[in-house]
Order: sequence, then structure tokens, then C-alpha cells
Amino acid sequence: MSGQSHENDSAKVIFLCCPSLPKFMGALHPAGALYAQPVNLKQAIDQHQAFRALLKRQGIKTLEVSEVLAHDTETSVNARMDLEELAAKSLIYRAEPECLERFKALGGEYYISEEYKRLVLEAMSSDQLTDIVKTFPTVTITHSTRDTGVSASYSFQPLTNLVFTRDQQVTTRKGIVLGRPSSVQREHEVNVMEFCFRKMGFPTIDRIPAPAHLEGGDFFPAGDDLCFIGVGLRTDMNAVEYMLKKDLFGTRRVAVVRDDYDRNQDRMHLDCVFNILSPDCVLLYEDMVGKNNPILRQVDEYVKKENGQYALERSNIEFSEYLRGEGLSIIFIPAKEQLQYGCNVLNLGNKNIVAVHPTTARRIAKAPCFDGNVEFINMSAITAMYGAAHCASQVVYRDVTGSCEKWDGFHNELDSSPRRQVPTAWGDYIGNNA
Ligand SMILES: NC(=O)NCCC[C@H](N)C(=O)O
Repeated sequence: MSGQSHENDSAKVIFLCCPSLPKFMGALHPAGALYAQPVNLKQAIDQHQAFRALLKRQGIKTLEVSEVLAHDTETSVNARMDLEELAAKSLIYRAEPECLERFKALGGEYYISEEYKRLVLEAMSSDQLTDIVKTFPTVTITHSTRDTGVSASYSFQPLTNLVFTRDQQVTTRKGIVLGRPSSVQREHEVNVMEFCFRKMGFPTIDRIPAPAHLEGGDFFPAGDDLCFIGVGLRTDMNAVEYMLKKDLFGTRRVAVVRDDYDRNQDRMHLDCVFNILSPDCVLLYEDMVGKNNPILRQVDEYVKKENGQYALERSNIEFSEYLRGEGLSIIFIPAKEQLQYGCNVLNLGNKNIVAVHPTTARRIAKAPCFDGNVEFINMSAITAMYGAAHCASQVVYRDVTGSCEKWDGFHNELDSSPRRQVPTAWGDYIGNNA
């Protein structure tokens, strides 16, 4: 059970990840962790909590990664063992290479063995296991001449960007497709999200294979007929071709929005420069518009043929021209607002927009083409990490009927769509907002 047809359909279930220990580690060196600026962790946590509370007020079920990892582990041995298994894959024991032979000769192999690791993990609390999953520690053992006979040093590959739950996957009409991030700092995030989806009863339908790269911030659903996928700094054409070939987008047309020239971290994903506010109104970064613009985006449109295969139908269409051709009105976002995540709004459905830039919020609210509601939320400590409301949320289920009903997850009588079934595990989930 997962899927979304249009960015403006009513969001029902959103995966989030509250900033925590990995963020603390990332804040030690912001640039190395793919952050824009130094990060105040307390502010990031408070702002993220406010974001979650806003979603809850709108009747949306939010599933938080750490809570999901720990969910049921006190009452279900199966859940506990699954988490231990994931932690075992995230914790690496190794011997200092130059000591290896001597280490073995002295019988030290046990201390880097799977057996010892399992013993260690079995005794840990769920919170400890969750921290292991999120920080990916490597423990390097050397031989010591005293006490226990071994000495440890530590290094980590913390999941410093897991807060941006948008990016590890895309949720299309067909369901969740696991991605493959471009940045080495983000490569372990996908397995953690996969674990969470499976645990909460949201099956994934495929996974982008190497060497292709796909990040969720590049994807927008725009109805049964059309979706958008950005190709540039993060997502590549290999991934798009894979998705087209396996019909993972599920729409008749796929608009590939090419960023051939810009490829800038400030505009790393499509959701940094574009967004969908309603069936007929979009946001677009103003300074990339125009055929002669040095950072223009161009659209190649693929159309599904009678044989079920996609074929390239039109190419090199300037992005704003393409949008207008689709009958969409455009609200242009100036550079200053784009840099502060003006475009990175979250559409909760039925034209309910969460905006993180106050001027952009007002710009949308007064635009003649927009007749929905805008709520402003301060996410400055999250934008310091190069993302905002859209990046920090993965909508895994949107209701096509447009219902604004609060959904409890146990049943949804309005949903008659054959491609969606009532979820299993997450209906019982006791999160902060249950
Ligand atoms: N969809 C998005 O634009 N996500 C933001 C990701 C920010 C993160 N620091 C990154 O560079 O990957």
C-alpha cells in the first residue's frame, strides 16, 4: 500500500526523520556533511517538532524513522531481532591491519567476530541499536599488552541527511521505488528507509541498480497522465531509463527536466527550483527561465505507446514554455527567495501549502492563479542543511478522492482504487501523533 498520483492529492501518510545524533555529528563539519551552514541542533529539533505538529493538525499520519525502528521491539521478539539484524549490518568490527597476524596468534579473533558482535547487540537497548543504525560505526581493534588484551578506536559514517526523507526514494503512482543517492555521505540511508517501509507495511516495488542514481527530490507526480523527473546534479538518465523500461512511473507521459549546465548544490534537485501548488498553478525559479539562459532547464517528454514502451516524443523544450503548454500558471520565485527554499514548499493536498519563506508565502497567497491556503513555518535550522519542508518529508500515500478526513489508518472507505490496499502494521503504530 503506497502511491501518489498528484502532488495536490490529499497527503495521508508522511515519513519524517527528526534531527538527532547523526545531525550532531554532521554539525561538527557542516560542509563535509552536505550542510550549507553551521547547524544549531536544538533549534533543528524544535523546528522539526513544530513541522510534525503542523502535519498532525492537518490530520496526516506521520511516521518518524527512529520511532519506527524501535516500534514494537519491547513486545515483539521478531521486531527486536529485525532491528538487531539491521544494527549488525551497520556496525563494523575490524582489526588494525598491521596487527592482524599477531592478533590472531594471540587468539584475539573472537573480538572482531560476528559472534562477539551479536552478543554485544543482544544486550543493548532499542535506542542504542537505533543509534548504531543512524551512525554506522566502525570499531578498529588493536592488541593491547594489558587488562582485556584489546584496545578499540572508533570512526563513524553518520546518516547526517536522513532528516531529508524525500530523497532516498520516489513514491510514484505505482508505489515506492528505492533510489540510489549520488553522494557517498547518503548511500546508507536507503537501507534504513527500506527497513522502515517494510516494517510499517509499505512495500517497495523496485530499487534503482548501480551505476544509476536517483534522488526523490527530483520527482513530482502531476496526475495519471504526467509526472516530472529532474536529471542533473543528483539524478541521472540511467535511473530514468530504468524507470521507464520497468514502467515504474505509471503515468502516460514522463517529463524529464534536464539540468545540463547548472548542476549547483543550491539547486541540486528539481524541488529546489519548482513545485506544484494545485492542478493548474506551479512555482518556478525565475533566474533559470528563458531559451538563452545559461542555466536553463529543458524538457524531454517520453510517451507510453500502445506496446507499453515509452518513446521520446518531444525534446529540448524550455521548462517554462513546457509548463505553459500544459496550461499551468506560473508564480516566479526570485533568486533571494529560492536560495532560502522559497520553492521547497510542501503541498498537503487540496491546495494546502506549507511554505518556509515568509515573502514566498505571501507571494503565493496573493497570486491570482492560486486560491488555496498557505501556512508559513520557520525551518531556518533545517534550511541550514540545504533543505526544507518538501525535502524533509516523504509522502508515501495520497488520497486521490481529495478527502480531507482525518485518516486513522485502519480503514478508508473512500478509497476504491485497486492499486492500494489498507496498510497492515502502521495502523497500530504508537507515534507521538497517534
Ligand atoms: N530534496 C532536497 O532538495 N533535499 C535536500 C538534501 C540536502 C542534503 N544536505 C544534500 O545535500 O543531499
